[in-house]
Amino acid sequence: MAVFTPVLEVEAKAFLKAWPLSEVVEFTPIAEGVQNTNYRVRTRDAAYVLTLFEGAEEQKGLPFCLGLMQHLGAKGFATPSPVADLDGRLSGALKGRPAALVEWAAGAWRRNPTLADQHLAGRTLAELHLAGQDYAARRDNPVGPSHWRALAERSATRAEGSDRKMLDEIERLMPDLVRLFDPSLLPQGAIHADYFPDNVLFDGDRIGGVIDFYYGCNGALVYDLAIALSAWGFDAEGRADPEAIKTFRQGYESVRPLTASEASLLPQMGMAAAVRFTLTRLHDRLFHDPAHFVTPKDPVPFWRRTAWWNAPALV
Ligand SMILES: Nc1ncnc2c1ncn2[C@@H]1O[C@H](COP(=O)(O)OP(=O)(O)O)[C@@H](O)[C@H]1O
Ligand SMILES: N[C@@H](CCOP(=O)(O)O)C(=O)O
Repeated sequence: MAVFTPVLEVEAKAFLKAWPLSEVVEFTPIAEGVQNTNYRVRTRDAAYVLTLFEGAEEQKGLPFCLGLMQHLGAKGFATPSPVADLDGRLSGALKGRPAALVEWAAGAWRRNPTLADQHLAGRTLAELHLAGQDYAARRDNPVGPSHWRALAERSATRAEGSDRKMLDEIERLMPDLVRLFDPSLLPQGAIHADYFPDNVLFDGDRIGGVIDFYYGCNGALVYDLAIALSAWGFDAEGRADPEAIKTFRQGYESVRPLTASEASLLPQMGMAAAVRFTLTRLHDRLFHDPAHFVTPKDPVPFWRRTAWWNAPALV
């Protein structure tokens, strides 16, 4: 479960005194998630998520990510807003970690999205990209191509058998993929960079809120689309669902049509997305710490996506 830093209710209540809240009546750990410590906080009037940020990169990126949620929320985009404390700050320190309070978004993620869900999720990603265009803050991708080599090299110190073969293949693909990230090549902007189904909450037939912006950064918009298609358009084994991919993309393009260069580089960006998540999942599995009670995600189904993205005629 995703509680890396246990917080007692009494500690949370003391911390939250700096926020303009009514009385806290419930404080419960949240089991989902793999990166940060999350608690659900209910007061007499509202519900929130209290997140303690565990990683150094995330801590550094916090002003960008919380600011982006605030920016998008102010433009009417469905994302829960971070709540400022009585001094107007969006984060404080709790148990030695930066911590933030974010509104609770209604809804639940779709484990088996219908085609209508795919279309809406695609549209919503395009809306995010448009609403983020005038967001002024900057953050380099914390798991962008410049980090891939270090992840691969560290993983290689433990990888054996099929893991090693996967790493060798990734090494072979990397030079061409890295070139796609030249910012002069493709339209850029604020991207979510982890737009997976578990980060898009549906409230009935509408989006209750897009959450977990903590990989948010600047990057190619079509890379974000490729990540999303890789997450939404494949089954648990990594087999493509062409209808889902087509429908998600149509939803996206109904709001923001791709430029010609984005459309032609989408399959390569799909390869890049597959490499990025294969690498982090492989690394996290090889360096898994059982004390954290988090089940590492399987890199293999993500790696299988490269076979689909290698066949551009199908997209
Ligand atoms: N603002 C929110 N509203 C409702 N649920 C949330 C919110 N933020 C997080 N959650 C819940 O907490 C879970 C873990 O959050 P997430 O940000 O994905 O954690 P991690 O960054 O550790 O992966 C989510 O899957 C969701 O169920
Ligand atoms: N979506 C990533 C891992 C990040 O997990 P999240 O719980 O923060 O969305 C993956 O599937 O590898």
